Amino acid sequence: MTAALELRGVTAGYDRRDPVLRDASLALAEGEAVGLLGPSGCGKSTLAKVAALLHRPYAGTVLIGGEEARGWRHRAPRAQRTAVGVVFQQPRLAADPRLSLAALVAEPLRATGRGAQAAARAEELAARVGLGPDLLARRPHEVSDGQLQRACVARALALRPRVLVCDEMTAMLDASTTAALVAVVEEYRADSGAALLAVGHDRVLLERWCDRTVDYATGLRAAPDVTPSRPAPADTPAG
Ligand SMILES: Nc1ncnc2c1ncn2[C@@H]1O[C@H](COP(=O)(O)OP(=O)(O)OP(=O)(O)O)[C@@H](O)[C@H]1O
Repeated sequence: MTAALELRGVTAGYDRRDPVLRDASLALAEGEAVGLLGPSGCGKSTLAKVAALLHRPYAGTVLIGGEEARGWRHRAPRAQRTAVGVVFQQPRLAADPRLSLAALVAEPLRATGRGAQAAARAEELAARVGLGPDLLARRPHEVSDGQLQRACVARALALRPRVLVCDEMTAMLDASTTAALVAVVEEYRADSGAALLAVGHDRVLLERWCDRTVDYATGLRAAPDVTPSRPAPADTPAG
């Protein structure tokens, strides 16, 4: 069966001589929720960025819906880039402080030529995550972390991704906002059949939320039937 998202033999990091991820493999079936657990600093966010096509690995392959990634960041083909939605731990780093929350949620729609539907769809998404019109009119510095993270989740769902990567999505949030955002993600997955990669160190949360959990230190090995990775061309810079 084709995996919704697959990393095959990925080596990645910030120094080619001392990579963070070494020959890491992980596959998510269509609709599957996988929790990736590991201690702080081990490389979970690096793996999440590679999976979301935001960080180019030194070696190995990322496949989205069975198709090999053909670029990274803005050079990724739009269909691949938009197939993966991502939510980061710190909404203030991920949100443009000049935009209203409404514009923030609508940003991916405008950026992909769906501007005509943007306002109505942003409102619908905002309602889904529990943000009313008064909050949508505010800018990031005028809302709480939890309210801003709700907007970031709505933004990640705007293009109906087939895979959602949540990198410590709830690490800064209280229990009730955590429960509300997990419920939003689960409702979206139930509607859409999307797969989820939830990254974090809260084992209790991820075991309750996900179909299975993978330990970063021991669980990123290739399945026996997975084709060995091919190294990326040596002369292409990482980043
Ligand atoms: N942009 C960067 N440049 C250089 N080194 C980095 C960069 N980002 C992360 N690192 C380093 O890579 C290693 C893995 O970091 P990463 O953020 O992937 O870990 P993590 O498991 O997500 O940690 P946490 O749970 O604390 O968020 C760390 O040693 C970190 O200092």
